[in-house]
Amino acid sequence: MGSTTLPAAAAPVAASGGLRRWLPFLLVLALALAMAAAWDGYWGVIATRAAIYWVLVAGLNLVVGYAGQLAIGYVSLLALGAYTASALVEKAGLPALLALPCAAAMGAACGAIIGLPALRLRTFYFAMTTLGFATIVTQVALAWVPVTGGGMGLPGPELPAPFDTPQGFYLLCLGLAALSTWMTVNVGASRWGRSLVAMRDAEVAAESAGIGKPRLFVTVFLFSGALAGVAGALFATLQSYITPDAFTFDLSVLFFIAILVGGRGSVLGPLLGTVILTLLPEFAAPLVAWSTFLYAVLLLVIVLAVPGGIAALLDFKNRKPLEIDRSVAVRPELLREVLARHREAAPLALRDIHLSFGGVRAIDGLDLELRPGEVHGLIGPNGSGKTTTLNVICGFYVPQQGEARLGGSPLPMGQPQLRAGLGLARTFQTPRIVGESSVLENVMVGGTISGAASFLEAALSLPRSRAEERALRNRALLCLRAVGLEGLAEVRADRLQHSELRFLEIARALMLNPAFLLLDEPAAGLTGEEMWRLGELVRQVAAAGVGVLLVEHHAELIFAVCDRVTVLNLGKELAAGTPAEVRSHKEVVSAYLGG
Ligand SMILES: Nc1ncnc2c1ncn2[C@@H]1O[C@H](COP(=O)(O)OP(=O)(O)OP(=O)(O)O)[C@@H](O)[C@H]1O
Repeated sequence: MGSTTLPAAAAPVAASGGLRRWLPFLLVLALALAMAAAWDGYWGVIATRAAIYWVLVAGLNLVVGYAGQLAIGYVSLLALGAYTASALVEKAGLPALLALPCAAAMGAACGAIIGLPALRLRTFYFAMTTLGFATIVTQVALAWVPVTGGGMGLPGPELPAPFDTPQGFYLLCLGLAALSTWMTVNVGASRWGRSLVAMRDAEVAAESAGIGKPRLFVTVFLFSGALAGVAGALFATLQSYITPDAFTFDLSVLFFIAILVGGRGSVLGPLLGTVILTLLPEFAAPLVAWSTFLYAVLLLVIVLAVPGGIAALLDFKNRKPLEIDRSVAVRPELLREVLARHREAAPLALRDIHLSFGGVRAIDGLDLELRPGEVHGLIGPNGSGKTTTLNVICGFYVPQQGEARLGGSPLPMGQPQLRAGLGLARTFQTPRIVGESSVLENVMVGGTISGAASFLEAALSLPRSRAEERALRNRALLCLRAVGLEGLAEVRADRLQHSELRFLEIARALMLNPAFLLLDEPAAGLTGEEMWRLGELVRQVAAAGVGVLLVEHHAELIFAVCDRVTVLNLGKELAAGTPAEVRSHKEVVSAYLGG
C-alpha cells in the first residue's frame, strides 16, 4: 500500500497560532509606534487617517473578504458614526469619550440593517442596496438640519486629555486599530471565520455542516457596523468639522478596494492594502483629480495580475511544489476513535416519496430504509433519481408527497442546516470545498456545530473558544489521519488532486460523528486501488455503527461493500435486496448492469 509522503510544504502541522501568526502585525505596529516617537505633523495626520480607515476596513473585511458580500456602501456607516458622535457631543452635551460607544451602537444597529438584504440578495443586487443606503444617509444628513446642521455641518467631538493633542489622538486611533486587528484575526481563525469563508465558497457544504446563515451574517454585520461607527466618530474628530461632502463615494470605493488589493480571507493583506491606498494620494498629489480612475486601474491590475492580492504574494508556504506521485493511505483502524461516541441507533426511513421538477418525475413513490451499522447501496442509470433522493434526505429538496422519519420522529422536510444536528453528514457528487483554505480548515468546518463559544468569545480569544479550537483541530487531524491526508493538512485545498478531495470530504463528514453518512459517488475519479481503499474505509465506518448510503456507479464496489442495495430506474425502485439478490435480478441486469 502506498503512502502520502510528506511534501516539504506540508511539514507536520505546527501550531498555527503563536508568534508566527502575529509577527507581521507586530512589525506593522512597531513601525506605527516609531512614527509616534518621531512625530511629524503632516505624516502624523495621514497615519492617523490610515488607522481610522483600518478600524472600519477591519470589520468590513469580515463581510467582504471572508463572507464574500459586495458591501460597497460602507461609507454610510462611517457617516452615521460621525454624525452620532458629533450630534451627541454638540447638541446633547455628552462627554466625547462616551460618544464613541454610542457611535458603535448606532453603527452596529445600522450595520445589521444594511446586512439583512444579504440573506436574500446576492452579488450586485446586494451591492446596490448598500449604495442605496449610503444615498439615504447622505440625504438625511442634508435634510435633517436641526440635528446634522445640513449642508453647514457640525463640529466633530473634541476629545479630552491625553487625546487632545495630535500624538495623543494618533495613539488612541492606533490602539483601537490594534484592537480591531487582534479581534478580527481571532475571528478569522475561529469557527466563525471558517463558517463565513465556507458560506462564501461552498454554501451547500456549509449548510450541510449545520452552519446557519442568518445568525452568522447578522452577527458579523453587527460587529463590522460597530467598528465602522467607532471609525466614524474618530473620523469626525480628525476632520474637526463634518459635512455630508466629507463622506464621498470615493471613500467607500477605497475601503472596498483595500480589501480586494489585500486579498480575500486574510487580515494582513487588507491592512497593508488600507495603508497603501491611504498613502497613495500623498505620493500622487498632482493626480488627485484622477483618484477614482487610479483606483479602477489598480483594481484591474490586481484582478488580472495577482487575483489573490497581497495575501497571495505573501503566501510563501503554498508556493513550494507538492510531490506529484502521492497516494492516499487510509487508516480505518483510527475510525474507532473518530466515531467513538455512538448515537442512539435508529433507522432512517423514506416512505412514498414523490418529487417532480416540472414534467420530470425525479422520484416516483420511493420507499427506502437505512439502518445503523449497514452500508446501503443506491444504484441506477443516469438520471434515475439517486442524487435527488440524497438531497431529499439532506433537506435540500422538499418532496411534493411522502414522509421521512428518523427513528420515531418525522424528519422535517427542507432546512438542510438542521441535518447536521440530527447526525446526518454527506459528501457531494462534485466535491464542495473551500479552495483557498487549508485542508485542515476545510475539515474543521465539518465540526462547526460542536462549538458553543460565542462570536465575542472568539473575538476576544477567551478560554472556552481557545479550548474548543484546540479540540476541533485535534479531531480534524485525527479524521485526516484516518483518511490518509494528514501530510497535506496545511496545504491549500485547491492544490489537491481530485481523488484527495473525495477523501477530504469524507474526513469533513466524519467530524460530525455522524449517525448516517451519505456518500454521493465517492469513487468517481478514483483509481482502482483508491476505490478499494475507499471501500475499506466505508466498511469500517459502518462497523462503528454508522448507517452509510452509498450512491455509486461502480457496481463492483457496491456489491463488495454493501449489505443491501436498492436499484432505481426512472425514480422508482426497480429492485432491492442483498447484493447477491440484486445481482441476479433479471431486470437489473438488462436495465443497468448489462448482459
Ligand atoms: N434541480 C433540478 N431541476 C430540474 N431537474 C432536475 C433537478 N435535479 C435533478 N433533476 C432531474 O431529475 C432527474 C434525476 O436526477 P438525479 O440527479 O437525481 O439523477 P442521478 O440518478 O443522480 O443521475 P447521475 O447518476 O447522472 O448523477 C433527472 O432527469 C434530472 O435531470
